[in-house]
Amino acid sequence: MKWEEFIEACRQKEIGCSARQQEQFVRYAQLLQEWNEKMNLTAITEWEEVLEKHFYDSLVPFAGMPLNTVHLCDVGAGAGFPSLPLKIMNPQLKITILEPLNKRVVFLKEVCRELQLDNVECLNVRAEDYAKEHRESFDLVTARAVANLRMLAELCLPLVKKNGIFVAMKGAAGFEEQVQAEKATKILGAELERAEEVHLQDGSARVNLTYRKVRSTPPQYPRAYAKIKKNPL
Ligand SMILES: C[S@@+](CC[C@H](N)C(=O)[O-])C[C@H]1O[C@@H](n2cnc3c(N)ncnc32)[C@H](O)[C@@H]1O
Repeated sequence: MKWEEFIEACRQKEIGCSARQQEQFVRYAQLLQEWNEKMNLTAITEWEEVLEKHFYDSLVPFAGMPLNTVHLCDVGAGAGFPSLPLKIMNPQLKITILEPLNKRVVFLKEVCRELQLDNVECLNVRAEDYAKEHRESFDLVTARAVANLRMLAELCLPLVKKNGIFVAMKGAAGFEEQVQAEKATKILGAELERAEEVHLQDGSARVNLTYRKVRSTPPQYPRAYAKIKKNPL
């Protein structure tokens, strides 16, 4: 996706991009390329691919969602997706990132410093451990490409406030995963609100699943990671 196509695709989704935001995206892509030479952050570093598969892909599921007064938790953000593009576009957004790989946390802090993104907390912790002290604390929890939905639901839904939202950003198998995770999401207190398929320019599909937390998550969840993995809900 070329730069003009990115701006136009965002405009079609009613996402405006100011000169300052454009500068921030350019610097973010440069940092991604520079740091990726020293550490494994992402397989996608070519500019036009970064624009489409990281930046645009991060923004699309949240188009039209009012985010400025929201506290978002991004589980397994890796190099910052989807939360940092969302922060660039919504400067008032408050973010907590949970990422178990410390070298990625160091990178995320550097991006926030360079781009002057405030109110972003980058924590070197696993979601299931963090949830012990911070249950039902977030208006919105996001996760892109982190785990199969049956496991992911148990990692993410305990963190969502009652009436809050969980957005699982999945690949082409998203609808299948959604069906397989129906029991899990119900037990954990969520109802599917929206399932949307998006096609990128190379034809690859993305499936974004939006859940609403309608009941509190029972206190026994999340279990330890080994149990979640061995016996997913
Ligand atoms: C494939 S990467 C995806 C990164 C980013 N979300 C993206 O879409 O580019 C998966 C990330 O999830 C993190 N992760 C795995 N298990 C996790 C857990 N239990 N809690 C939080 N993060 C986790 C990994 O460290 C890794 O950075």
